[in-house]
Amino acid sequence: MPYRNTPPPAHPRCDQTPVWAQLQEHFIQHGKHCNVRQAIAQDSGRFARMAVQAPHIGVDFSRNLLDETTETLLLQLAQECQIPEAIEAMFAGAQLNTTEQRAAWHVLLRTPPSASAADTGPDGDAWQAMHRQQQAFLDFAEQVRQDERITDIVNIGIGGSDLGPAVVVAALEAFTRSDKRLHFVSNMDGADLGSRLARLNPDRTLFLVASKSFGTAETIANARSARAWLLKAHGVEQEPDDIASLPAALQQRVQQHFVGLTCNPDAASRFGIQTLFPFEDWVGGRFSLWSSIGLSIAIAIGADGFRQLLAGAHAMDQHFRHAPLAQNLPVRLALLDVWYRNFHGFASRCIAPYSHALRRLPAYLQQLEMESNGKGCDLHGTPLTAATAPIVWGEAGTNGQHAYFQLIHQGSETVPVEFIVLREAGHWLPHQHRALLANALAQARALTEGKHDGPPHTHCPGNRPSTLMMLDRLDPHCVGALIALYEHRTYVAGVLWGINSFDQWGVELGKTLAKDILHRMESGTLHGLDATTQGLLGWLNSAETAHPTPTMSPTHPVA
Ligand SMILES: O=P(O)(O)OC[C@H]1O[C@](O)(CO)[C@@H](O)[C@@H]1O
Repeated sequence: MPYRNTPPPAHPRCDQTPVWAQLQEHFIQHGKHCNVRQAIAQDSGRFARMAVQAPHIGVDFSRNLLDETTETLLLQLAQECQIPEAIEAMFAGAQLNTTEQRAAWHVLLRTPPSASAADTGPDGDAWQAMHRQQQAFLDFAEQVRQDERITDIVNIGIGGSDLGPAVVVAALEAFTRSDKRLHFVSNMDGADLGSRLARLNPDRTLFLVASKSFGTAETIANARSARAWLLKAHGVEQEPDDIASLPAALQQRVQQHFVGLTCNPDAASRFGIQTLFPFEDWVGGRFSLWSSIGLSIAIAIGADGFRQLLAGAHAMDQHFRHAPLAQNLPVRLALLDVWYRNFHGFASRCIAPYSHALRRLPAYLQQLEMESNGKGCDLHGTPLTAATAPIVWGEAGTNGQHAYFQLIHQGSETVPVEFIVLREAGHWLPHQHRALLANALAQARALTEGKHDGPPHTHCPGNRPSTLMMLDRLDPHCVGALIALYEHRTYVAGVLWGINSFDQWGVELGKTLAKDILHRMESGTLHGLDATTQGLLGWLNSAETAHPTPTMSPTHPVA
């Protein structure tokens, strides 16, 4: 375990490797003329040769703009960028997040208690401490599941503290064996929290305040509003600045109805929370659903279900760590990302899960991939010349077919599509599943083949790339494997681009300016503000005077 708590060895960036020029040459001569339609028609072995199998997931690469030389050169690129060493560095707990001097060690959260020393390394302490933390929140999840007084659980969090749990809870809806209603509130817009509170009973609601930092503006604003709503139901009209000055019985109310999932237990205690499930700072926000941030998942599917989710992710971790590069699914997907982004110049990728339960996956992946890899300089702070993460977007199929697929078939942009389908339906209307699968397969085929007869407005050019992922079913194992697959792909793409995938400095500027503008709105100080923002504030003031906004403050009678 040479890297524990030390920066990993510097890896060459993709565009600084010797093979990069070969890839460029090959792209100009052959790659950009790749005709998948012909390749599939002429080579009946293409599908079998280009399919990659990982735990619970098979992926068909055959509809992509790839030929054998491209694949060989891309694999050489992975070697020259030292991907095998980068994978080991992650498992060894190296400080992959170089700007914040932290590991990105989420794989440790998935390492089972029965793991061998080779999996956990000599740092048995970190591993054992993590298991104690895990056991504590899983025990609590079981208590909540059995607590008949609680009917509703509200997860208050944003970014990774919302999207991770939300995507998994939705994905495992059919698997959920709990009568609790789960709600996810993230937005600063009070309409998000307000509309839920209007339907909830404070005495029967448990709030999970999920925030690694316990300082994120949206989460703290929503948590405070929820706390005020709870206290108002008990006669407190105006909360004191210090919650510790409330009578003990009221403090106890807050303690009974709020739980903290955080790396900053002190801030959560000051908020009035007593039930705390901490986790370590080497868990990145968008990789945190495996930690106590996933408490809502554990409440939905139970502690055993959560362990199965971890086991599914661990199976993918093992694949990532041990499969040779050519068979390594996260590596192959990341190489394809580089090929499309840096050679073909495709600016976006469409995520098309043909599964209603995976409808939150595109939103989850937007954070995972774009917050991780939407970067402009490399690990040494040098501005990049090669492009990084594409725009990731999408919608559950078949809904997307009746919206933007028109553009994908005939529009001027080429958008690689990632189809995700389930072998098993997992619901009680299986005959619709066949039709759903037929649609996904048909879209993939239509993109490849196109249509070349009839009037010109009906022509589709074809040769439009797509990848199809087939997941066995939506159970915790498979969902764990799917999410871990995307996490690792994102990391490998980041290593290839030479960037830190684990920080997000780009979001800080907006946070700082929002604080400043809010302060100006409250104080009326406009000095030093740009003219456009001043003009917009003027509009807001005049509109507010003309049409005062009604305030909404739902209360619920205490049962
Ligand atoms: O869990 P926290 O600390 O509230 O952060 C929420 C989210 O905000 C971000 O830091 C971005 O602003 C994400 O990376 C993170 O998932």
